[in-house]
Order: sequence, then structure tokens, then C-alpha cells
Amino acid sequence: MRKRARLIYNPTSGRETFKRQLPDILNEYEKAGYETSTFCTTPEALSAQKEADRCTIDGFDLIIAAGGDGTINEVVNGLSSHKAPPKLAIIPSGTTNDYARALKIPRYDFVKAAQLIHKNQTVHMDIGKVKTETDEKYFMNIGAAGFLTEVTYEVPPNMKSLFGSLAYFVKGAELLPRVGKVPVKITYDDGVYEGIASLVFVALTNSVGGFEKIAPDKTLGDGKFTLIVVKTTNFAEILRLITMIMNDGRHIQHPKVLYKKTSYVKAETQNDQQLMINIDGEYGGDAPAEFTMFKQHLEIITDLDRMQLSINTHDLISEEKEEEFKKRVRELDTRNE
Ligand SMILES: Nc1ncnc2c1ncn2[C@@H]1O[C@H](COP(=O)(O)OP(=O)(O)OP(=O)(O)O)[C@@H](O)[C@H]1O
Repeated sequence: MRKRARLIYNPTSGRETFKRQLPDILNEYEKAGYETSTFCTTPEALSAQKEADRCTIDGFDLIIAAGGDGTINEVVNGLSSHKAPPKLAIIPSGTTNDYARALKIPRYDFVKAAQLIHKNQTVHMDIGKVKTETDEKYFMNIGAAGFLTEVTYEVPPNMKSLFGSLAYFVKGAELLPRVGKVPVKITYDDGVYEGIASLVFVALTNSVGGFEKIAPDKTLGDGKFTLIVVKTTNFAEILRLITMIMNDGRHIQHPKVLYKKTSYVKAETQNDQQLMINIDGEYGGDAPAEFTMFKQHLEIITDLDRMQLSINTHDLISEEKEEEFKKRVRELDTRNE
């Protein structure tokens, strides 16, 4: 019997050009020996998630998720509640595509992304689960609270596509002065942090909000979250930290940063102040929130050669981008001092 693949695509993601290339995309999976079919997501809540769940129960061999990080997250949720989910392929067609960036999946050519199927290379990715008082949800990339949450909400999509991560930075700088001091209690595998925080990250990859060096020492599939807590609300200090994140990843040694590898995190606030949790770029409930780890839970089609190559060429690729950021930081720093 031929293997079956279901392509779940969001027609509204990114620049909405996906549909035109659908026959060419499907053809790649057909050539690789899959019998293919498609599901177009609808405005109804969680349609991608429900379809991924249904296909898993129905015994599909491969789910192809095409969309932005929101669609990928839904598909990941549909698959992850199952013990032995089918393989996942990703065709990034959103604006930021953080997850595809982390997995080195081509982000600007849908057919090229589909052609990865011929390489027969996969990576077993860790998946996180976040539990709040109102909800329970899987995530594949990031759980965040504090400043990043607001920034992600407030960067308009057209700004994201025009300026990429610079948009986050500019918005971030605008929002920072308004960020309140939230006293938090963060419990992790081997410790507890109690104090103020402008930022709490629980990350599964090193690609978040367009930043590529947020967890520079991350090994994918190691069964550990990277926990980052920024223990300052000082504007100038945070700006410098952001520059470090852009430049060389030295933020992990900064005295105002708690940087840990852990398989469990609990985030609470200390005086009933509201702390919104952002999950893979979307609002995911309020603290208290518990994060647990599902080690190597999803097998995802990727390009292992490119992943390896990117380790060697990383610094060259981002040099130009960094110059742009450095200039911007200098401007903002002068304005705020
Ligand atoms: N047919 C549809 N019509 C309108 N909205 C849809 C449809 N299908 C899915 N959606 C909505 O699209 C959102 C997910 O968008 P997604 O993240 O994939 O793309 P994006 O926002 O362009 O990308 P990015 O997250 O990278 O900015 C969900 O809120 C979902 O409900």
C-alpha cells in the first residue's frame, strides 16, 4: 500500500501565494512515493489542529503543515497528544517562520521546502507542554512572558514582512519604558529565582522572534528547555542585552541574566499581578504556568546538511543585519540617556 500524506495549508498565511504552487508542491511528495491529499484551513478556531488530530487517528504516514508559526503550532498540537504521531514536514509560508528558520527549512521557496522529502533526513524535536489555570497546550518553539509578549502582539504583520526582526526591535524599544516591574517566582530543575523580571523565555530552539542567537548553545532534541530570565527593567540595560543577543550571544553570561538548561519550569507572579504567557507567538493564558518536556516527540523532515553548514557560516550571514541593528541601538541609546 502507498504511504499517505495530508497537506494542511493556511490560505491566508503570509503573502497568500501558496495556492498557485500547490500542484508542484504535491508533485514532490507524489514522486517520493506518497499518495497526497489536501486540507485548506478555515477561519473556524483550531481547524488545522483538529485536522492533524483526525489524520493521526486515521493512520496517515506524513502530515505536511504549510503556513506561519500559528498554523505549525496548531498542527503540532494535533499530533502531540498521540503516543506515536506521524512524521511532520513543514512548508513555511508565514511572515516570520521562526520554527522553519531553526530547522533550516527553505523559507522563500515552497517547492524547495517540499523537495526536502527526497533527502530522507529527519530530526527528532522536543515538544513542550504548557499548563495554565485555564488551558493546556503543546508548543514547539517558545513560551515567553513579559516584554517579548507585548512586542510580539504589537508588531503589525506588514512591519514584520518589511523589516523582519528589526520590526521587533523598534517596537520593543518603544514598549520597554512602559514595561512594569513584575515580581516573579521561577522554579526550574535545580533552583528558584524570586525577583523582578522584564523577560522570561522558555525556549526549545535558538530562533525566536527573528533572533537567531537567543540560545546560542542549544542542541536540538536534548530534552532541555533553555530558560532565560532577564532580571532587570532598566531600559538602557535591556537595550544592551538585545544588542548582545543580536551580535554574539554574550547575553548568556550577563550578570542580570539567568540562563539555565532545564526540563521543567514553573512561572508564577508574587503579588497577583497579571503576567501573560505567549506561546509560539500567540497569547496562551496567564501565569501561573507550568512547562513540561516531551523529549524528541516529533520527527520532522529537515535538511541536516544545511543545519550543519549553518553552524559554520552563521556569523557571516548575519554580519550585515547586525550592522543595521547596532546603528539603531546607538541611536536609541543616545536618545534615552
Ligand atoms: N481560511 C482562513 N481564513 C481566515 N483565517 C484563517 C484561515 N485559516 C487559518 N486562519 C487563521 O490564521 C491564523 C494562523 O496564521 P499563521 O500563523 O499560519 O500565518 P501568519 O500569521 O501569516 O504567519 P506568522 O505567524 O509567521 O506571522 C490562525 O489564527 C487561524 O485561525
